[in-house]
Amino acid sequence: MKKVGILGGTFNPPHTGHLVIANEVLHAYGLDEVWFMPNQVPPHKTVDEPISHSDRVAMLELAIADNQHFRIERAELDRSGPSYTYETMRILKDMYKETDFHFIIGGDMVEYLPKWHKIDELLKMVKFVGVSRPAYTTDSPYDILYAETPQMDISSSMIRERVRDGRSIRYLLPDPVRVYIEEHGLYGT
Ligand SMILES: Nc1ncnc2c1ncn2[C@@H]1O[C@H](COP(=O)(O)OP(=O)(O)OP(=O)(O)O)[C@@H](O)[C@H]1O
Ligand SMILES: O=C(O)c1ccc[n+]([C@@H]2O[C@H](COP(=O)([O-])O)[C@@H](O)[C@H]2O)c1
Repeated sequence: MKKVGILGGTFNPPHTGHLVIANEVLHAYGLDEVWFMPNQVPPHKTVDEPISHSDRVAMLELAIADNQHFRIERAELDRSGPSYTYETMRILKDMYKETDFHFIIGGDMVEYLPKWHKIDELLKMVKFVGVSRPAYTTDSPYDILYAETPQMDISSSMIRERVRDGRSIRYLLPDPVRVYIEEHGLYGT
């Protein structure tokens, strides 16, 4: 059976934190691949600056281009409305019957998990793998897996704020993504 990790996210923009946790979980759990799954509409937060799906996907493509174990999963982009993970995983499990899915979440999402749509049903469908994130715990009332990863205080919102303020974002994200942000004038460059 193929073992696949899914890292769902808004990826506005993708950054080093995303790549490191995906790679750590890939190796810790002997996964064959990690699928980066950009959401259509995040279920729990509003996107403060408008950004097109095509820009988010283009940046994600650049971010994962050098890793043969990483790919993009478009299931949520092709579906309108809030991207509830329960709905998405029902579709993916139906499409990929011989696949064991591990859904990767940072500490902020571990804390938020009890509020996820149909969480009890979702827990029966996928294994969650929690990774630590500065300022969040990985304690969960649920029986989830964990992976030790280096802690990185990097977030997409921090990168957007730095761009707005004219500060450097170098090394916080892959360089081709930084160049894309600058060339396309994203986040107020
Ligand atoms: N630095 C990090 N350490 C651990 N997990 C992270 C880190 N950054 C993101 N994640 C996890 O990656 C997934 C997708 O995150 P997302 O794309 O929303 O990025 P974000 O940095 O949290 O964005 P924003 O700052 O805009 O809220 C979530 O499960 C999140 O917890
Ligand atoms: O299904 C839910 O209720 C739910 C609530 C919050 C977050 N999620 C998913 O968790 C992943 C990380 O979310 P975000 O908003 O931090 O990018 C992404 O795939 C979201 O769709 C899912």
